[in-house]
Amino acid sequence: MTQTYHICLLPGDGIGPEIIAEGVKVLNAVGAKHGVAFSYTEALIGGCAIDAAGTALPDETLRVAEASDAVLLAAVGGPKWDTTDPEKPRPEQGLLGIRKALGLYTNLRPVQIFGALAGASTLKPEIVDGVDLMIVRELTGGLYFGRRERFYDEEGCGTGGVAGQRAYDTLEYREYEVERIARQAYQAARKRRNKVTSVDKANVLETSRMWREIVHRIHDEEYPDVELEDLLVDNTAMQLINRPADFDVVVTENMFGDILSDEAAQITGSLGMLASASLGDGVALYEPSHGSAPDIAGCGIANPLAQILSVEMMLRYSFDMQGAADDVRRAVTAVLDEGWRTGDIKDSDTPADKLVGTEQMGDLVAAKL
Ligand SMILES: NC(=O)C1=CN([C@@H]2O[C@H](COP(=O)(O)OP(=O)(O)OC[C@H]3O[C@@H](n4cnc5c(N)ncnc54)[C@H](O)[C@@H]3O)[C@@H](O)[C@H]2O)C=CC1
Ligand SMILES: CC(C)CC(=O)C(=O)O
Ligand SMILES: [Mg+2]
Repeated sequence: MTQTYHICLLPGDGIGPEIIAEGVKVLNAVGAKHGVAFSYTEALIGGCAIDAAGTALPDETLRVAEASDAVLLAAVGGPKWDTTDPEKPRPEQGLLGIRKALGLYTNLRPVQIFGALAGASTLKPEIVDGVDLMIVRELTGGLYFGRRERFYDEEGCGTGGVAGQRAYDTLEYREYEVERIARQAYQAARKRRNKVTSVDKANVLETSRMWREIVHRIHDEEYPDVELEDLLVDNTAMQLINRPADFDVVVTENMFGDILSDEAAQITGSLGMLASASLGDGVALYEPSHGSAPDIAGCGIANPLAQILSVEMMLRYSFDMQGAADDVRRAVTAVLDEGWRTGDIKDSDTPADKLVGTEQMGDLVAAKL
């Protein structure tokens, strides 16, 4: 009997529906080749869910996700739902909510250069040559989930009486949260080049000092064979541009990882190339690292490769289909080697007849499977 996996599809907003269609196309093509079927249930998340149900993460969406074998998400958000009013729902709450509800504390963001794209990077080819790093981002703690408040301070406490608005977000981590993400990083490193760079701001933040202590303890007790270095986050931002090929595994807290991964994506040529896997102890979720790109939504020009490479990660991490995952990667590599480009990864040498849209890029990859 054919093995069937049930996928929860969350297209979301902006370019989301356009790129997820190409992810599904590739999943179906690779499944057919490997004798596996995929069935899909689509659900709402983000701005479209706010419009339809008044909340960015309807209960039904969570129910479908929890009942699936894996979740494929595209992106959420857009100007339609942008608001600074804390009382109004925001699309991003849907994404944060599903990560938390599914316990997806590890976000893997592989940053690899496809040889054919060396010229598409904004860095010099000799700097990007050989870049192959993995950002291991803590995904369910820190600032994005801490207590926050905004209020009017009549008394102007602590200011000598200057009344006005006050707001705070809190950055908090617990020991077990740092322990488990550190283990994920060391385990990833052992399968790669055996080196971990732990990124923090321990010269300023208490959470970072605790982070550093725990990362070192787990290293000394459980993974002494892995090379470990600490790097402050501001220096890391600079070194990623200066010597990106030196990094192997980079482990860091939620917001630092969010910011550094967008920066690292640009090394590969475009944010449209950066896939990710969000993993916990149950159902996993696969999502491009980029957002809903409202500036190009509906134009049919978005790069679907981050979504397609997220499908590759799904095959690897959720279904242990290494051969199928390798096939997807080979197909993407072959299409790029033939010179096909979406607008975000073209360079001055790209001929006009090699410039393709979202759907055509998906067709080209699927045709190689
Ligand atoms: N995982 C998610 O769902 C995320 C959602 N967002 C949301 O997305 C919305 C837009 O945020 P931005 O800051 O503009 O970030 P963004 O990642 O959507 O776009 C940044 C830039 O990269 C380009 N870009 C992104 N993905 C691309 C692709 N696949 N192909 C070609 N170009 C691509 C966009 O056109 C834009 O110029 C906001 O509402 C934001 O909150 C942002 C980041 C992550
Ligand atoms: C929209 C945010 C909640 C998330 C984000 O930017 C990301 O995960 O990269
Ligand atoms: Mg981000």
